Amino acid sequence: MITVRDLRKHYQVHKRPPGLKAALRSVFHRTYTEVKAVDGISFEIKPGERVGFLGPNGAGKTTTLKVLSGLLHPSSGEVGVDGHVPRHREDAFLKKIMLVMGQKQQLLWDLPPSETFELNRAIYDVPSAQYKRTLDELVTLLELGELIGKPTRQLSLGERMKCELAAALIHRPQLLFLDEPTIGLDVSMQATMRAFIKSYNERHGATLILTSHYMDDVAALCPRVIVIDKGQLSYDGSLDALVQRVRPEKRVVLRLSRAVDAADISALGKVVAHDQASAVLQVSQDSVNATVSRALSHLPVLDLTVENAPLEEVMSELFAENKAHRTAVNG
Ligand SMILES: Nc1ncnc2c1ncn2[C@@H]1O[C@H](COP(=O)(O)OP(=O)(O)OP(=O)(O)O)[C@@H](O)[C@H]1O
Repeated sequence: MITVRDLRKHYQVHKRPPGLKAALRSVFHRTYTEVKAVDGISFEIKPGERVGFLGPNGAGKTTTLKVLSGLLHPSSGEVGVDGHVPRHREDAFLKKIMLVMGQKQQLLWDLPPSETFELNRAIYDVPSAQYKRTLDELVTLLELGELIGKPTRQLSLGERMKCELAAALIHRPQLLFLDEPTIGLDVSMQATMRAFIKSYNERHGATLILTSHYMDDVAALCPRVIVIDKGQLSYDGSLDALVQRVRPEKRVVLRLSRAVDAADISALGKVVAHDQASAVLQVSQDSVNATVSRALSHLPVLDLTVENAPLEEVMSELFAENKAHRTAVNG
């Protein structure tokens, strides 16, 4: 479905020196620096896959999604999307894809979302019967109800994002690029959006690439992740395997019926957190069973769970590893 080979997108950026004099001089003698937003990445994505596209701020995620949707021309490399070259922006290609950016809106501000839906129906030439079916489905699943008749400017952020997503799906794209679709939403609205995105993928076999700084989105939606950092690929594989590689240790989470001495907790493993009513221990995979049985026999345990390290920690450890590696290589 998607093939990316040695993709590069470099920008020439005007370097503005500090100070008024130097700034005036730079009007006549411009100096440029090169920003390597994407610097030689390759990957393939099969139809129907859900892939998380992760990386720290400025890693090159949005740039890559814009190249895949044909909004930006690559500096070099090859990009193929379902047999199309995105930058040609052929009608057949545009009907297959959709880029949803959490920070940008396509809904017309003063009109109700229903008008944008109608506009998209006309732009994408969606047959009336299919439009009606799709709209009914979206209204039901996203619980849009009366929202689609209110002017967009009167909607809350969460209500607007639901309508943005609906507007993006009117033409049933087979390929969805979602750039931080849950940004700024409360936890329950995030969960609604995630559930809907997953069901859209399952019902229509749509391929999905998602960028998000909310790891709950990634854990819920993306069995596979591609991590980029400073424009370069640092991991491509299953999310589980990434967690195993970066943080193989497990967490034993204990809920306690009464306060326990710190020494009694630390006797069982590395203490990550401890208060009156709970404790979290970090232990190697081999010692999980022993830690669990000792905790149950020595401590007043109400409840016990064994978990992986939080994904946020796994990712920041990976980014820190990458940074240390770059420093070692570049000095
Ligand atoms: N039009 C542009 N001109 C110059 N530099 C740019 C331009 N667009 C992006 N960049 C730079 O390219 C790099 C990658 O930006 P990009 O928006 O792709 O990152 P990102 O991974 O999506 O980041 P974030 O998580 O913060 O959204 C950044 O250093 C950014 O400043």
